[in-house]
Amino acid sequence: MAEVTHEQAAAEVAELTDRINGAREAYYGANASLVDDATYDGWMHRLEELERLFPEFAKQDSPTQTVGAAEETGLDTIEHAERMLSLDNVFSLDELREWCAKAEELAGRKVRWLTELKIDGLAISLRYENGVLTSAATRGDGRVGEIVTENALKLGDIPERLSGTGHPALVEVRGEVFIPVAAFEKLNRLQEEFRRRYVAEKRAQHETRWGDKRVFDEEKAKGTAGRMFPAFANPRNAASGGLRQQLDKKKTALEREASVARIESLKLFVHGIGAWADPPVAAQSEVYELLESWGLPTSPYTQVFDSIDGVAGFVEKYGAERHSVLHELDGIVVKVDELALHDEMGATSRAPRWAIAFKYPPEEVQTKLLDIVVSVGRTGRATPFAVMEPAHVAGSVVRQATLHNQDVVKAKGVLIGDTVVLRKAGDVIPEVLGPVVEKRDGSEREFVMPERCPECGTPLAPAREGDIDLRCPNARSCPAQVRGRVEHVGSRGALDIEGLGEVGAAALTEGTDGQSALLSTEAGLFDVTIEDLFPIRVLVRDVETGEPRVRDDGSYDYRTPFQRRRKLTGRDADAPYDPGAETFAGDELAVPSKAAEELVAELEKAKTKDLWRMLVALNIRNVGPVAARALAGYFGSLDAIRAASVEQLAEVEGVGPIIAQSLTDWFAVDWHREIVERWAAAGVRFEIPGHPGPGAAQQEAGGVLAGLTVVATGSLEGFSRDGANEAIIAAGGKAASSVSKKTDYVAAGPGAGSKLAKAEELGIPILDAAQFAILVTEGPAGLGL
Ligand SMILES: NC(=O)c1ccc[n+]([C@@H]2O[C@H](COP(=O)([O-])OP(=O)(O)OC[C@H]3O[C@@H](n4cnc5c(N)ncnc54)[C@H](O)[C@@H]3O)[C@@H](O)[C@H]2O)c1
Ligand SMILES: [Zn+2]
Repeated sequence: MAEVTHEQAAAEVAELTDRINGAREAYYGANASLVDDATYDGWMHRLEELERLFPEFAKQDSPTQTVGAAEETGLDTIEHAERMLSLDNVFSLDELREWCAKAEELAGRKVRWLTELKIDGLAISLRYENGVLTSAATRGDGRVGEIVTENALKLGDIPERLSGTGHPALVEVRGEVFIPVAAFEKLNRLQEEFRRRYVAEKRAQHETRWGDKRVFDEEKAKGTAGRMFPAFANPRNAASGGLRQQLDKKKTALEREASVARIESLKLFVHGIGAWADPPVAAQSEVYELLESWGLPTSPYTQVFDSIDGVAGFVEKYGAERHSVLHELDGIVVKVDELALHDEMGATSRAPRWAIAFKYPPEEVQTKLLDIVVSVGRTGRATPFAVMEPAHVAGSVVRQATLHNQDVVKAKGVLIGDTVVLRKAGDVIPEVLGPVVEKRDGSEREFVMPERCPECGTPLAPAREGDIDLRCPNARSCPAQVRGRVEHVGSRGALDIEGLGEVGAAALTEGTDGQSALLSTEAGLFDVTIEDLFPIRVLVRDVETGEPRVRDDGSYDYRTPFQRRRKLTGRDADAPYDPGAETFAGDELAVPSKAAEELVAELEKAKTKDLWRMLVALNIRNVGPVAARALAGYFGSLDAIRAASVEQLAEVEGVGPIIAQSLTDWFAVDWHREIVERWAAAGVRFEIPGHPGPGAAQQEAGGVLAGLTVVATGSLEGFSRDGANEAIIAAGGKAASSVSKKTDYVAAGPGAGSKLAKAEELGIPILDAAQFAILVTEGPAGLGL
């Protein structure tokens, strides 16, 4: 730590103490998080550090010496028979190993470890006297908690009377009340339903009272509904509020229903005991067995280890699998299993010395919502997204998150300038959960959906009446849509063109000042030459803001992605790019970059890719790879598809009326047909060579595999994955994706897995690639079957 003077430390301790106490009050009192947990933990950590360096500041009432906060919600309180403690934290595996080693040193021998998942809920103490529940209480400040017995009993997980035998005169069973992840999602859907019902109720009341004489103020009713039945931002605070809510009679029937639903979503896992003088067991893990036998729910994730390595393995395992756990994970709790050591090691005023909490890097952080910007995608959909101060979350830096549409912005209740809670879980797309309302200062402003497309200025409109999403109708030449479509052509599910990703597509379609875009639509894509690419300039943008970078002289900064500089040596035998220029040895010359050569070569290669890929690349609404494969396999050429009626298209298995209509609508547009014509003129192949023509494959007795079902699995030499299925269909057979009793043949190559095993189990004939090739050309007879 940097040198800190006594004076500076005094000020920092006072400041941290203030902040922590403020956050605690909100967290434990109002079930609200003023800062994210990682920040809070950071403050605590720093305070501990300062108090270690300057012991004179370590006051008895410091947050480092106390637990939770006294809760003042008007609920009755009870004094715990034994104090409820917190846990000390470590934030890395090294720190955890160090802590374990120290504990073994303290114990004077190897220790048996109990590892548990740290449940992100709220602590509860269940007081049983001779097996009967006398109270359920929150932790409070560790000495005195709030009584929540009535609500606790509604959980269903908390027995009023323990089963089994051997109940002590007094025991406080400690556990965690939480909302399972799945129940949390359901709860938020329910809240939405309650909001809807509230508005409907108000409307009905209004109509009874006023008829048509007054207009019903729907926006106002929606606002009230939002306050009464808000979307919950996180399961911990929803659980805490749920257990502590007061079901008084003043509430409306709807509010009571919502309260009960919230309580019913709560669950309990027990993880400790208090005030039990002489438990008849020797280990914490045995305590759990005993509690379980009394009908109390314990966590299924607990494990015992003989070594610190085992503990570290557990921590790593759940680091990778934290999203498969049924509840939110607040880290790992590592406990010494032997109870004798608990007494020996004791506790500080705040936490036991025989247990520690390991914290994973945070998945939820708070950050500033700088702006809400609207982007237009390839289909013209205008999507508002959040631009945030860069935040480190779940191991990556997040700056943006989609907000889907203007109604979602409203439902989330976020204002520009708000502090927001941002979540990114594992590989999941980052999401803005909601605002931290407590942190508003009045400078925040509401987001207004623009009326015009931010890229081309065309007025936005819903595609169909009643649609929430707004679109830019200028499909042909809106730069955002062209860019999106060109990127889509290059994407993996379409023509899979290396170099035609987001950056490549932007380079081809973005005009910079003084230079118009190379492509104004995708029609010219396959005409692109190295000479076209060579002069392209791309604006250099700031990574943080996305704004174009300006040079010192005030001009924009450009990149030329399709050029590189080459120094000429001697008499350059290779003709340099610009043959007209006089060049000398030692001159630097701009020549086409590798990227330019590669892109042109890739485009050339793409021209003869599978027909279904061409179909996907055309950006026809609703036509994705699955429908495209079905269409390609059935019709064999784009001309045949274009000539087919809606009815004929819809008859194809896997197509249906909606896709059929999309296709017909698409071909009805002039500039769409122009794309096909120009691509074809550039050499794009829109057919499957040798295909027998529309429907041939599906005609009865039309092929050597008529009436037969074949499954192709693994890599079959001479066939691509789709190629194998197309060959089956072309031969009049049915290409199935799973093996069943109805399967006639299974063609299996290297990499075949469970399908092969299933075929063996069912005794279905298994063919290799060579036999499969015979099967699809000559039928079973060719194999002597
Ligand atoms: N964001 C905020 O403003 C804010 C404010 C206060 C606290 N917090 C967060 O709340 C926590 C505060 O710590 P704390 O003092 O409540 O203690 P803690 O959560 O760090 O540890 C103690 C608690 O862990 C719980 N727990 C869960 N699973 C357990 C298990 N398997 N075994 C034993 N105990 C288990 C127990 O209820 C116990 O009371 C931290 O995660 C902190 O980030 C956040
Ligand atoms: Zn537009």
